[in-house]
Amino acid sequence: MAETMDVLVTNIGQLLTMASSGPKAGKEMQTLEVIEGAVLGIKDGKVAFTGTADEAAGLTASETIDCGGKLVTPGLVDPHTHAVFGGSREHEMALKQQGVPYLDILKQGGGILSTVEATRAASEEELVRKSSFYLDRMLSLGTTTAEVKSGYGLDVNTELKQLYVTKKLQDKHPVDLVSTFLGAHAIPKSHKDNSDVFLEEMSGMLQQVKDEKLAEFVDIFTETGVFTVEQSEKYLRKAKEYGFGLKIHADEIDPLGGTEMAAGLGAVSADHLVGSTDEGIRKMAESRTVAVLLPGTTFYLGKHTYARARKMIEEGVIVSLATDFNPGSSPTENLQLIMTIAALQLKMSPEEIWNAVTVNAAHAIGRTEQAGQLKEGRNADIVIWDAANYKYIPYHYGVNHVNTVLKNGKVVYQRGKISD
Ligand SMILES: O=C(O)CC1=NCN=C1
Ligand SMILES: [Zn+2]
Repeated sequence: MAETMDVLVTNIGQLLTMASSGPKAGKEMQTLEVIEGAVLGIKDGKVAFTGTADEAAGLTASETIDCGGKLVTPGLVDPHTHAVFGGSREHEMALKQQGVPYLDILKQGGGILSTVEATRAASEEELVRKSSFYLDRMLSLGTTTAEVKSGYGLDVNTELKQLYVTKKLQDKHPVDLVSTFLGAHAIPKSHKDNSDVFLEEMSGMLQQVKDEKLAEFVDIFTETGVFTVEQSEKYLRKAKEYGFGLKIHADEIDPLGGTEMAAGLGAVSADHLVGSTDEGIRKMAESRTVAVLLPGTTFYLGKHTYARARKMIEEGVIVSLATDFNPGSSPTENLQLIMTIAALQLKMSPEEIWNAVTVNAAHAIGRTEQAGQLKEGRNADIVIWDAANYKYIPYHYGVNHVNTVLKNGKVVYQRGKISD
């Protein structure tokens, strides 16, 4: 008996369902499900069928999208962005070219602190407009779910302003957003010699952030000249008591041991991890803390030492990838570019990369059951690529391979047609 769908996506050269019972750890990351010559059925915005053309024989639909043999995958998931911010930092490019270290720029009152000034000065409406533009671009690049951090306020009112901006964007933008409170992103000039007092102020916000459901995660920048491992542990323990998921910017520049501490606290993710030790990696595998790697930041800061992804995968860690989109250390919304850098610099295989930007990325932001896989009953968040196979995306870099993006089964982006 013919079953009627709303949409049938047909003539799919390769369908990557990324179907999995949960996040992929270690060598499991080498596996992914590929259906050649596939059909995908959509009903009421959800995935209702995936299979071969033969298996789809009895299906009918009011709308058909013929993919012409292209690759189809789940929408990409970006588990680490700072996409709400005022101003920009192109003026820092010259300093970077002169080899001025990131932490020196911060110490001189630039870096994050210059974005803080611009964010404090921007209205909520300006920030909504600006971030909506960045989310449009993420969508056009294939990202359908993204995490967004605060952290450019560094005072109660502006941190709340950023969180309210994210809440508004959650309501109005097609990209599904997951909010993280990163009030502990840097030490504001007003508390230059009093970081403990500042952290107390940010801890004092946790009740309101919880009550108003302004964030699901709490994050902290554990770094030389920012917050120590001890300060970070105390702050994250407090956040855990409030029921927040824990994240940490750990061992990005100096290997302070934030990785071990985060794993010890059962953090959902530890991010950056360029300086993670063998012990820290072992502990992350044990605690199933997701390693969110940000190779675009290493590239952009002109560093030559990347996070040890191969060691992490060997040790059985759940590894994911993210853009770290922010105005200073990684100004890009392009997760496809991060896939290329992961292949070349982290030596990750195409299969590991695809798990890292879908299933594992979803797990890093508490969306294991909602995003990163095309399984019956899940939101039909789909990308049709101008490519015949999944290996082509990390291989051919610096361009946008997206042809069409569907969000909840509706076309929300289509590559611009060049007129004759
Ligand atoms: O520089 C920025 O604005 C973002 C950042 N936070 C920690 N590392 C980079
Ligand atoms: Zn970051």
